[in-house]
Amino acid sequence: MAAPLNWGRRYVMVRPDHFRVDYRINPFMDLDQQPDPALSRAQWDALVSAIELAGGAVEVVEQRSDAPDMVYAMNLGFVVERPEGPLVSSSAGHVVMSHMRYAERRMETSSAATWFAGRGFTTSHVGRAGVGAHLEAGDAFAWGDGLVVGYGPRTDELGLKALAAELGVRVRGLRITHPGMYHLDLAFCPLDDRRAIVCPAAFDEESAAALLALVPEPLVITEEEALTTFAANSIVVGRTVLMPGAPDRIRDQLEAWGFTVQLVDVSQFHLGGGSIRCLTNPIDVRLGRDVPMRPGGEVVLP
Ligand SMILES: NC(=[NH2+])NCCC[C@H](N)C(=O)O
Repeated sequence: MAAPLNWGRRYVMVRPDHFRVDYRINPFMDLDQQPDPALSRAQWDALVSAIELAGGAVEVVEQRSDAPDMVYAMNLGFVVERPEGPLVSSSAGHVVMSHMRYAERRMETSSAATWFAGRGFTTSHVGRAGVGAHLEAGDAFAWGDGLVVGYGPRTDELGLKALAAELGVRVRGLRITHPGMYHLDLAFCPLDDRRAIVCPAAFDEESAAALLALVPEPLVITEEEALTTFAANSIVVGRTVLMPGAPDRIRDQLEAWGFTVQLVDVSQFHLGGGSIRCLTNPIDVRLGRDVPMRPGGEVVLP
């Protein structure tokens, strides 16, 4: 029997007050295709409502005017609630702040760190003052006996080690090779403790096989499904899967597993190369119950 995920009800999101496409750091971004501010805001509001309707809650962070990609809140940092590892524990939890690959996004994390600290989270940084390993939280998920973390386009292999050490957990690294699926959350979406959406085309052969071996019942999607519908960039709130798009085949499988599929149009945000998961950062991820914690952690590569 599959058990529901023990996280995914509380999210941080960044209201799109300054959402633009100012530069091109992924294949979706095109400076000639600018989002419409009113429509972006309406789609974002509808996503917040859909999360709340499904039983979730959203906390809102202000967007910096100089950080047009800050709306993709998933990348601000990897948040764990009540860590029990080598970290100083705090009531709210701990955030390993991202160290973004591209300078265009690096200012986002300092504002986000201030916000998290103000809410009672402890924060730490992988890499120091603009040097050191890159880590982007859109590459990291709690899964199984630790984390699965994509590396390659954004997160460095060295970043896996830093994250494992910060949290004292096992990190299973997956090498992403597809330029269009530059974060793990574009190719992988945990649904419950046995099932996940997986797009093997994002990875090299060993990593694709390793990920499929970690998921007892994968919902395998094609490269085309991942890139055109952003189907893997979905979130699960209770038994509701909030999806930007769902080909019939994917919807049928999710419904057969007992999920309710709720489509939410966030197409304005596809112009920046992100969708529902990218816009939402779960702050209720719990490690330490089923996950063995150890000082220094451990990295496992395929
Ligand atoms: N979690 C995600 N996949 N976020 C998408 C981020 C999009 C953003 N324009 C970037 O390239 O960084």
